[in-house]
Order: sequence, then C-alpha cells, then structure tokens
Amino acid sequence: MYDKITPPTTGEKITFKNGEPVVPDNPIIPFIRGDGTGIDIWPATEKVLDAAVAKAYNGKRKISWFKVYAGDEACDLYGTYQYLPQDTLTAIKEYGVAIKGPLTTPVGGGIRSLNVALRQIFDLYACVRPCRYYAGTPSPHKNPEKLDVIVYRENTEDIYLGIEWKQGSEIGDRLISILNNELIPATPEHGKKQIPLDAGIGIKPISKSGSQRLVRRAIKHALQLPKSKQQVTLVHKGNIMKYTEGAFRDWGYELATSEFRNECVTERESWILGNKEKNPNISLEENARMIDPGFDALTPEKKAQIVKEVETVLNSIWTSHGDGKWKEKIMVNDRIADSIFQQIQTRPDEYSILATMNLNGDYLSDAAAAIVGGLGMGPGANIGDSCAVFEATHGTAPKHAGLDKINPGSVILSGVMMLEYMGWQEAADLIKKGLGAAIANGEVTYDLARLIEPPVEPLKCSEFAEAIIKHFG
Ligand SMILES: NC(=O)C1=CN([C@@H]2O[C@H](COP(=O)(O)OP(=O)(O)OC[C@H]3O[C@@H](n4cnc5c(N)ncnc54)[C@H](OP(=O)(O)O)[C@@H]3O)[C@@H](O)[C@H]2O)C=CC1
Ligand SMILES: O=C(O)CCC(=O)C(=O)O
Ligand SMILES: [Mg+2]
Repeated sequence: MYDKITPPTTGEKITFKNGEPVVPDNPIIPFIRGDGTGIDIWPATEKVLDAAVAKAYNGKRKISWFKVYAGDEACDLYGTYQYLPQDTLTAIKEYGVAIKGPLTTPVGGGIRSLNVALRQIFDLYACVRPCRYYAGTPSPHKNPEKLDVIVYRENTEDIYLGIEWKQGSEIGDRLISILNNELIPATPEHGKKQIPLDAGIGIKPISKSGSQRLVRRAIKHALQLPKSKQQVTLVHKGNIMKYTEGAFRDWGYELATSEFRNECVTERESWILGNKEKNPNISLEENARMIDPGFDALTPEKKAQIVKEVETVLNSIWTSHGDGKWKEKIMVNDRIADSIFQQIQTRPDEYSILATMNLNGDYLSDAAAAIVGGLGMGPGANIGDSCAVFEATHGTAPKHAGLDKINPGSVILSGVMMLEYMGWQEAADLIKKGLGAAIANGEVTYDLARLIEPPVEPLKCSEFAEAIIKHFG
C-alpha cells in the first residue's frame, strides 16, 4: 500500500460517523513536519501533545504518530519534484485526522501551494482560525483581550483554485481576445471596458454550494458558543465584486434564513423588529425610513421594495422573533472587508465568527493573530466532512529556520484544536493551562519577549515547550 513509509505497528484508525470523528484510545495520526521552521516547531509540538495526553489520561490514551512527507523533505526521500507523494495522500485519507507544519510556496512561478492542494484534495472546505488572547501576552494593542474571534474561511475555491494564465501566454491571450471581442461587448453593463492586452488573467469562482456549506458550518459552530458570542458576520467586498463576493453575502443570508430560520435573525430584521417593539403603531413606511437612512432620496420603486421588505419580515417572523425574542437568536450580519479590518482593531468585542471567502480569510486571520500576540499565537484547522488537517496560520518563516528560536505556540495550539476535535478535552485544557501560565510568567520565545516591557530574555523554541509542560501543574 505504501512505497516508502510504514504506519506504526500499534494504534488504530480514526473513523467518521455523520461527519464526526470516532476516536480510539490509541489513534494513529499522520504528521507532516513542514519546511523551514517546521524542523524546530514540530518536535516541540509533539513533545507537548504527548506529555498532555499522558498526564490527562494516566497512560490510558496515546497518539501513535505516523511520519509522512511533503515539501522539501518529501523531495529528499522520494526524488526531485515529489513534493506531495501519493504515500502522504493515501495516509491522510486512510487515517482521516492529520497535523502539519508549514510548507513553502514559491512566489510568481514554480509549484502551486501544497497547503492549498491538501485542502482541495481532501475537500477541507472550512479553514477555522480562532484568535483569542492569552493573559500576559504582549500586544501592540491596548485591549487585546477584547478580541475573541474565529475566522471561518472558505478553503477550496476563490482565486485559490489557481486557475490563471501568465501574461503573454497563448491561452491567456486567446482568453483576453474572446473577452474583449465577444463576451464583454455582449454584456451591456460592461459598456466599452476592455482588458489590457498585456494582462495576466486569474479566475475567481465563488459558488453557491461552496459558500453555503461554509456558512452552514459557521452557524452550527455559533450555536455551540455562549449566548453573547452567537454571531456570524459575513465578510465580503460585494460592493465591488458583486457576483462573487456580493453573492457570497446573499447566499449566506439565504442559508441562515432558510435552514436556520428559527435559530437566526439578520441584523436588518432585528432593526425592523426593534422599531416595532419601540413603537407598536409604527407604519411600514416609517419603519422602512428608519432602517434605510437614505430612504427619502430613493426612487419610488426602491422605496416600495424596502416597504415590502419590512412587511414581509413582520408578517413572517414577528410571532417567532418579535417582542425581543430575536435577542436570543444567532445574529447574522455582514461587513465589507476593508471595514472589518479596522473594526477588529477599533471595536473587537463586537465580533465573534467571521465567515469569509478564501482570500479575505487569509488576510484577516494574519491581521487578527497580530492583535493577540502575532503569528506565533495563531492556530488553525482545515475541516471537511470526513477528514481534518490541523495547521497554524503562519508559514515557514525561513529566516528563523533551524535556530531553535521560533514560537511553536501556533502549531501547539493547532494540536489543541485537534485534541478538542477528537474529544480529548482534558489534554487540550492542560496545554492551554500550561501555555497560559508560561506566558503569564514571562517564559516566552523571542517574538513575545521583544514586546514585553521591559523586554525579557527569550526562551528557545524547545525551552518554551518544556515551560508549557512544566506549567501543566
Ligand atoms: N499553511 C502554510 O503552510 C503557509 C505557508 N506559507 C509559506 O511560508 C513561506 C514564508 O512566508 P512568509 O510570508 O515569510 O510568512 P511567515 O508566516 O512564514 O513568516 C512571516 C513572519 O511572521 C513571523 N512569524 C511566522 N511564524 C512565526 C512563529 N511561529 N512565531 C513567531 N513569529 C512568526 C516572523 O516575523 P519576525 O521575523 O518579524 O519575527 C516571520 O518572519 C512562503 O513560502 C509562504 O507561501 C505562508 C503561510 C501559510
Ligand atoms: O500555501 C501557502 O503558501 C500560503 C497559504 C496561506 O497563507 C494560508 O493558508 O494562510
Ligand atoms: Mg496566510
């Protein structure tokens, strides 16, 4: 079955039932060490995870690690350009839950991202990246503890599908010619627009099914959160990209108000209901004026449309959601992408789950991690319906590779997410406790040490792992 790797001789497979993992006491879990700083981070992570599991379950549970290869290490073992060998894909498919370090992607040419390839091959459609603050972590922000968000990023489509043509390529030029001479002129709304003849071309597909399965998962997650955090914000740049990012927003609302009608209220619905609660005799038109500040300047058709919207909301959900009942529901709202970048800095406590398309989520997860201490504190998970691969938000940080210096916190916390996904909450809690105590005690790697006032002497990557274990208690 495998060409160059051998699974551990002890341990069992994790299986899936109705999209949930069924985990034996001794699961076999494949891991990819990763390029660059993976060489430092992975051993530290493995040590912390093993110690937590051993302590939490007194040796009754144990992970059997199965080393699989991707990136530079894979080329060393399997030969030139064998960046993602079949052995690795077979192992991840077979064992269902895996964890990985970062993998390098060259800029402007060369291989396409192995990280993205894994997400697409295993249909890991939700990239889940929580950004929360650990007490004592230094941050450039005044109130980093106010940020507690989970970026829920669509993980398989958008421009990450990687369908693009190089400037000057034969097919790229043909495509530009067809667009300029046939398709754009046949689309009246595009007027006389033309694509520059020396352009590279990329395709941005955003599908209804892809958007809705992501939002569905985000809403299900919100249902598990404490009441005050039951909110899903659809992040988009739909004012500019109307039929891709704008459609993502519309499909998100459509899903929320159909599949989760009884559990959700949209922000606009909450305004309409709230207006009637404050003034039970309010007319439909007055209510419409209050939810749309520019109402009086609108055309009669637009005004009629908004009045109709008010009427429909009141007729359809007043009984189930009115009289303040909507305050107990999940709030679904939307924000334009550029605005959300400033909002998470200026009003972080107003947000909880941020449901995004692929590119926006990539940017937003680095930005949110920066607020709570940087990329050393940014864990993540790529989740599908029958497979999950855990990995940090950050990349290979090549300038720090092999120095036993980098912060392993993000991959360790990705391991915590994996333990929680497996239902091994006691082990996950031990690691969170140990990591929190190490940070609060000023036992941190260079990235956090340099932010502490006055700066403290940094621990090595491996020493930070030991400090976490020491603080298990
Ligand atoms: N999922 C994956 O595997 C990902 C892979 N990549 C790939 O990684 C490569 C390098 O990308 P690059 O843009 O440099 O981004 P990186 O995220 O690798 O690093 C950028 C900077 O972020 C800080 N940083 C990153 N990781 C940590 C950490 N664990 N602890 C503390 N600080 C950290 C460092 O800042 P400083 O030096 O200031 O301390 C580092 O120089 C590229 O090939 C890229 O494609 C990128 C993202 C994700
Ligand atoms: O695959 C890569 O090289 C980069 C991916 C990335 O930045 C991310 O998923 O956050
Ligand atoms: Mg990224």
